[in-house]
Amino acid sequence: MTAQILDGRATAAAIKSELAERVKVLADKGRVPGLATVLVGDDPASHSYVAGKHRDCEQVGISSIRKELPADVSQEDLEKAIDELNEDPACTGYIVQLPLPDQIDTNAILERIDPAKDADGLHPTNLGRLVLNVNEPMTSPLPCTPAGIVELLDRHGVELKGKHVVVVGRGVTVGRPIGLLLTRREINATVTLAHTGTQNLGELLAQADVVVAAAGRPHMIKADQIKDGAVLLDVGVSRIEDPETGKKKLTGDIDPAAAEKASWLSPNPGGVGPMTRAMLLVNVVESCERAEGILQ
Ligand SMILES: Nc1nc2c(c(=O)[nH]1)N[C@@H](CN(C=O)c1ccc(C(=O)N[C@@H](CCC(=O)O)C(=O)O)cc1)CN2
Repeated sequence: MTAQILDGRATAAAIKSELAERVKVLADKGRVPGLATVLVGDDPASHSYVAGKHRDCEQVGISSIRKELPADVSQEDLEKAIDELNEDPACTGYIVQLPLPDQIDTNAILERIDPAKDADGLHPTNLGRLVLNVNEPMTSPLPCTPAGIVELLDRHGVELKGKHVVVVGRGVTVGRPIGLLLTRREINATVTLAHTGTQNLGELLAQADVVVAAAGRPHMIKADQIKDGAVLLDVGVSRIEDPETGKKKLTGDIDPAAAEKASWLSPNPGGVGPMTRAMLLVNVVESCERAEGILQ
């Protein structure tokens, strides 16, 4: 068996063209969605992700605002930037690019974002709504990577109902929130959250119908650890040296040889990353649609 590809680039492109139509409807009503990004420091990966977010906005007709702050910014100055965006009517949603430098209290920053403008779905109020609303339709933004994973599987016809999903990694953007999403009644998966302290990862992986690998450890999940026909979502990103060219390249947490045993695989790059960006745009558009009464 060779895995079929969960094509994040093509799926994200389809979502963006659907969103461009929805943005036109909003524009006809005089409402232009505006995404702001707050970027702290010089990390090249963070700069590249944020640049991608602004390109995406341009493609679908969302206006965008950039705030860049130095790596040694104080908590107070970063909070001032947050307060300005909370007050700015041109900014209908925004994100603070993570990770933030060590001197910053990240949780305090996430809590300071106006929950109505929280385009990442990471404000405690919005995460709390995900905890509380097991049955009801969600009317608040969802964390982008978990939402992107669900959308990617759904658009490829991969069913999650009744499946055992093993998530590896407990970070705030993926591992912790994804269980809340996958165990909603409309999805109805069973989720095990594994992490660096998990003693029996091998046993868990051997039982998994679906593996979400979000640990950021290159090729940690091997073919001999997974079930025949498992669905593999490769989320973690690392930069490793390509043995053929000697140059650095992006790779994921799943050993490429596992593709021979899996039924579906999201490549990395080209899988969950582009979906994360697409779902950010969905959050921005939906929050404007709610403000216009187009969406519940
Ligand atoms: N505030 C946030 N910070 C971070 C998030 C997040 O969702 N919100 N997630 C990650 C980074 N991230 C978005 O911010 C992100 C990572 C990767 C990609 C992506 O499209 N990757 C491409 C490859 C990109 C390349 O070639 O360099 C792929 O997978 O194909 C998008 C977004 C941490 N921080």
